Amino acid sequence: MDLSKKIREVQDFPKEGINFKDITTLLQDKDAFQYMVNKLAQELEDLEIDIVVGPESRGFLVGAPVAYKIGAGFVPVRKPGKLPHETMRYEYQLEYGSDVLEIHKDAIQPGQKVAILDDLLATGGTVLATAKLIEALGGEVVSINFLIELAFLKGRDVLKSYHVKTLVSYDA
Ligand SMILES: O=P(O)(O)OC[C@H]1O[C@H](OP(=O)(O)OP(=O)(O)O)[C@H](O)[C@@H]1O
Ligand SMILES: Nc1ncnc2[nH]cnc12
Repeated sequence: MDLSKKIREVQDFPKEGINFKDITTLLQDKDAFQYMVNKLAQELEDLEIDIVVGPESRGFLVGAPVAYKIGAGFVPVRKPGKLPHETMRYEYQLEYGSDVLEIHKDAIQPGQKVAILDDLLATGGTVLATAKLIEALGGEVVSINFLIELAFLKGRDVLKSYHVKTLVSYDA
């Protein structure tokens, strides 16, 4: 199946100049959703993943079903102030200003094998911050998998020390 045909492109959302990749059209299509989950799960076969981590919020939509499929646990990484128990936080720089992500301190045990799943790789900042949180807790990031890669933003360069795979890549 060509998953790129299931992803809607919305021009100038959320601001002018952005060509937004809308995955709701893929998720609402039962065959495409199942195909995407199976494909992402296949890429994690044989890696003995203990935990799938998904960053808020679209990472939940992709990560949780893949975790279920491969028999792993699921851990959310959230925007600040959303997780109720003790958290570890990581602040990272955006083009203007900074952003923060948090994880529960007891979500990952030292030595656990972790895969990060998200819908889309743009600059790579979100997933790099996610990887840093996992590593700070002693987890090993063995794979980072996305549905979509915006290759022209070169997020892969930021993630060059990790094993990164994507299903659909856009060159512009
Ligand atoms: O590679 P990056 O430049 O970090 O960008 C990619 C991230 O941006 C989007 O999430 P967003 O922060 O828009 O949140 P959402 O999933 O709640 O819409 C997307 O789901 C990725 O997580
Ligand atoms: N072009 C884009 N489409 C959807 N989500 C995004 N997150 C960052 N850039 C995006």
